[in-house]
Amino acid sequence: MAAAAIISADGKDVLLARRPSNVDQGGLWEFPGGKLAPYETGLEALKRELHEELGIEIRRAQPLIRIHHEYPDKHILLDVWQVKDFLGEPFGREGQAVRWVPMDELFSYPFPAANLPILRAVKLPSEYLITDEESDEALFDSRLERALKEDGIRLVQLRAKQLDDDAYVARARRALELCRKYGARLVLNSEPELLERVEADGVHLTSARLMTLERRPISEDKWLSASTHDKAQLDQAARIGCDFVTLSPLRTTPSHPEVPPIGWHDFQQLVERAGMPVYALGGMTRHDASHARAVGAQGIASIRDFWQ
Ligand SMILES: Nc1nc2c([nH]c(=O)n2[C@H]2C[C@H](O)[C@@H](COP(=O)(O)OP(=O)(O)OP(=O)(O)O)O2)c(=O)[nH]1
Ligand SMILES: [Mg+2]
Repeated sequence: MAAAAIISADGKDVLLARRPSNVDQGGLWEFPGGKLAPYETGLEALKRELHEELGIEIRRAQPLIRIHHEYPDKHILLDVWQVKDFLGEPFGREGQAVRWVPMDELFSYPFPAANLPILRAVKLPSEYLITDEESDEALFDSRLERALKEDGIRLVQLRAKQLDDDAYVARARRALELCRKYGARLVLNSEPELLERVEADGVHLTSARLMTLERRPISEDKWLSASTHDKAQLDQAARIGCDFVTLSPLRTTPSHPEVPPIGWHDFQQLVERAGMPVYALGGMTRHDASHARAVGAQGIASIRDFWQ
């Protein structure tokens, strides 16, 4: 079935509808949409459904995420699109309640069980900046601020393998201040314990660390991200409840010339069953973002493209 995350013009709210009490998953909130008629594509079905249910006309839509979910009685595939450009004022044409909800309040609404990854995807941008090794702190700050200000980066992973914990924490506190100034989120590429010293938005796990964990190491109100390279690591990320992951290397990179690239074909197959937002990493630039979205990714992650 096809569903839409319809975003308000100011980018702050998402449109939810309530399912009538007499249908499957009744009384729960949903992203408007419905089943595909024979021979329809997902986008064609979505255009028809949003017209029937809300009286609006889609002008442009971007793929957001695809989710396979096993309900006790059936398997469903949710094909979710992001819609920012539409004509008309949405209203409940079938008598259903319809409501614009601020992104930060989404998690307080009751949804069908399949929807958790959609809530994550709606809140995440299509570009994920990973900071480069940098020995000069002033230069680090100015490069980060440039990326936030000029590239519009809204999600940052602080990666600094050469720093000890104290130096890392000092850098992280300054990075957090800069991120707050631009409304961006910061995740720490570190041991989860460092979140007790810096009030960042979450933690990013290396794939090695990911594979050692039996459960989610941080609370649900923080973001958990991880590096993955194959199906086993993606499965483990899903098992411990990662909010999103990077999957790499899409292409061969100068930093890891010996690692065979995944390529778009296998990447698409892996993302289709990941069940959470996935960023393509490894030789990516922002010009790859729309292709990454088209094959099911949340977008691209990069060091070099945002860190000049
Ligand atoms: N529309 C929608 N359906 C969802 C969401 N999450 C979720 O698990 N579902 C499930 C509920 C249903 O089992 C299935 C959608 O099929 P449906 O039977 O509700 O389709 P529909 O009534 O909207 O069909 P239609 O008459 O609008 O074509 O997907 C969601 O966010 N939006
Ligand atoms: Mg429907």
